[in-house]
Amino acid sequence: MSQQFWKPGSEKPRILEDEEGGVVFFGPSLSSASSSSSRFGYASIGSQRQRLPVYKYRTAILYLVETHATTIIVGETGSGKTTQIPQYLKEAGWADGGRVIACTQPRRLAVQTVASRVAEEMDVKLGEEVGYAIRFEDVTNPAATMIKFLTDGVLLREIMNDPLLTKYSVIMVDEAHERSISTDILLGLLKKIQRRRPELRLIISSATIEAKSMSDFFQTSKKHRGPEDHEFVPKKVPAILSVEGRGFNVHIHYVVEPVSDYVQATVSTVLSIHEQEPAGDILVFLTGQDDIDAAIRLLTEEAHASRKISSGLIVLPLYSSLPRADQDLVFSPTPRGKRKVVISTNIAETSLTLEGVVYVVDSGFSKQQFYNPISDIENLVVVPISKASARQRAGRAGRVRPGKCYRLYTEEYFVNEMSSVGIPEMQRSKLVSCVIQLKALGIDNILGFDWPASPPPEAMIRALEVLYSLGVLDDDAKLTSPVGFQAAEIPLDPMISKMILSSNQLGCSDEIITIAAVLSIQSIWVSGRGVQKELDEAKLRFAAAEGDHVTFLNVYKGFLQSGKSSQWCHKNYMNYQAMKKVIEIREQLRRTALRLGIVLKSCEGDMLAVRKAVTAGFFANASRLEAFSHNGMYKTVRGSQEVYIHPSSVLFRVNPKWVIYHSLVSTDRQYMRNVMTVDPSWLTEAAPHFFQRHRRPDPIVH
Ligand SMILES: Nc1ncnc2c1ncn2[C@@H]1O[C@H](COP(=O)(O)OP(=O)(O)OP(=O)(O)O)[C@@H](O)[C@H]1O
Repeated sequence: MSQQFWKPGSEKPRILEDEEGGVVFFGPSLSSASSSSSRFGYASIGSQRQRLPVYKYRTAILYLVETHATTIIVGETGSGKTTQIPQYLKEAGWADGGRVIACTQPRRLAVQTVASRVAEEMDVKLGEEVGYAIRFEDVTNPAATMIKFLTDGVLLREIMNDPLLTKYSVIMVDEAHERSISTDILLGLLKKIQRRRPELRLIISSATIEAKSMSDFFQTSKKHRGPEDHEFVPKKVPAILSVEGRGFNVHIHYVVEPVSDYVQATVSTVLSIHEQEPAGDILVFLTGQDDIDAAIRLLTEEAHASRKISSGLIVLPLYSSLPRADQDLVFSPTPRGKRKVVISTNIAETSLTLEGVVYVVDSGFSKQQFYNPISDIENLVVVPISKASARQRAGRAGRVRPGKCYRLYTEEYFVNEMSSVGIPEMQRSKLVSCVIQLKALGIDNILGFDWPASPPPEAMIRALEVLYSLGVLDDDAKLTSPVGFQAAEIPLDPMISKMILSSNQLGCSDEIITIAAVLSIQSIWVSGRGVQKELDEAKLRFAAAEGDHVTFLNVYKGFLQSGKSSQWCHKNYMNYQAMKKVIEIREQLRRTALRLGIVLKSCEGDMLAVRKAVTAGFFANASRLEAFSHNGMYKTVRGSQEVYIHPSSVLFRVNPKWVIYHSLVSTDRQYMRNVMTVDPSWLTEAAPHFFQRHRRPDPIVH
């Protein structure tokens, strides 16, 4: 590594929440751990478990859980919280008598990988004593599962059927620092449940959580119902335990000067590591699929240009919309003499162990959703990460042997400018899905709910308004029957759920679930960089005058007719991975629809039915072309915002008078993505109240 480019961090041991930064070693310098690293790979799983820092705290953890209703555990990344604590609890009898120990994670991938690891450590078959549940996938055996890993979203859904979560004896909310909306709702509900079930134990754990504020949250109680019929009352004041130490050192390196292009800097860093550093896989953190695709292209080109290095590299992407089989590749062993480079979004930031990873390259950025309730616009923007994220990212190295982390920002920036923690998702998101879930859980006074961080009231009001206009809530803000209850059952954005429910009446559910599946992924086309003309020509082959939604149906049909061929995708500038994912999601949606009594029915080419079903869900995203607009300017019906059709849409430059869109993205302007033409009379038909309060569309325009 060139010393002009890289600077090692100032040398001092890392301590918990070390605000001055300067991180070099995470935890005390454990020379014994480092020196034993070569033997680590050959040690039995039992002795590996005993070597983890959390092992020394086993008795303390069990004592605190026994005596306190809530225990907050802060321990370094890799100290063994996620994989070990559920096992300690099981060994201590918390899963006896048919009870279950739950451990939640914010991300699906983490749930699956941690569950497999724990099953391996316990030498049991995954899905039996140790199981997992993620959206659309339940790998548990109700008669046998003692330890269950699940996303916090899935646990929330379980509360709908079992409001007191009676089967669980202990619930561990892991990676609580991420503060996803689901984690926040879960924390508020668990606090409520605890009042009714004093025997329930909670563990809140993370490497980077603010333990004091979490403890304050669990300590302050609005009302307390006494647990008179229980002999032993656990302490209500949460216990805080700090697990010191970690297995292996991670050396942090910073850039000397800020970098101007983090994708290019990532590629150069990966190539330098590959040329100059000993064996070991590399994990790179970028922001999203577009960045990742660009980095992979650059890396492949540059590695090929320098032929001596290209042979040893295996470059793999990792993001949530990647099909399962391709995500699994990331976990497969690296062939001898090769080096794997995994280029990921923050999906790999927490809880994941990629065994071969020795080097981490951290771009310092991630993509986050930001919602403005005044304009009602939600944007996915690239933002600098927090120190908590930076530490989690560095923690992906050094899990099974010492590692290095290359941060593409300066040490000065890390210490003085990077914020300590991120903004909770609840405070920067659209809350439509959150509100419908709370309503389904019987929480009527949403503003008065005990939140770890209150959501902005404007965002709540906006959400209530949308749900009311979708016919999901009634005048008393209660779920309607059957639409409201059914929409709450579908684990998707309520606008999509409403579209699916309407398609049942309109006889086009088969087409609509295809559209819903395509809308769930970022893009089915390859990124246009460098191939824009060819991409536009390919799109024209499928383009429908009605817009993108009907175009998706043409694409899907073509893909099926090709026998789901990758060559066909390549020829048509379509992203093969994305198309495989569409098939996967579509199948999951088909099963969900069936559960709700929706049997798939095709409208056999009647696109009017399809468009009316889309309108039934997305009427609130209607826009009208401004009269005399020469540059394609539209105004949204809801907020009179200036918006334009995104260049990726087949309706770009066509500019029909009335359109509805799926989402907005903001670059130099606000662009509507996935756009469809509508007849304005369908809008008032779909939501008369909504258009009375907003802008009444013109009479029918053909
Ligand atoms: N799939 C795996 N393969 C090999 N080793 C693993 C695997 N999963 C976990 N380990 C080992 O167990 C250690 C502890 O992992 P665990 O996930 O329990 O830590 P943690 O404290 O929860 O970390 P984090 O906060 O980063 O999730 C890892 O550092 C690694 O040594």
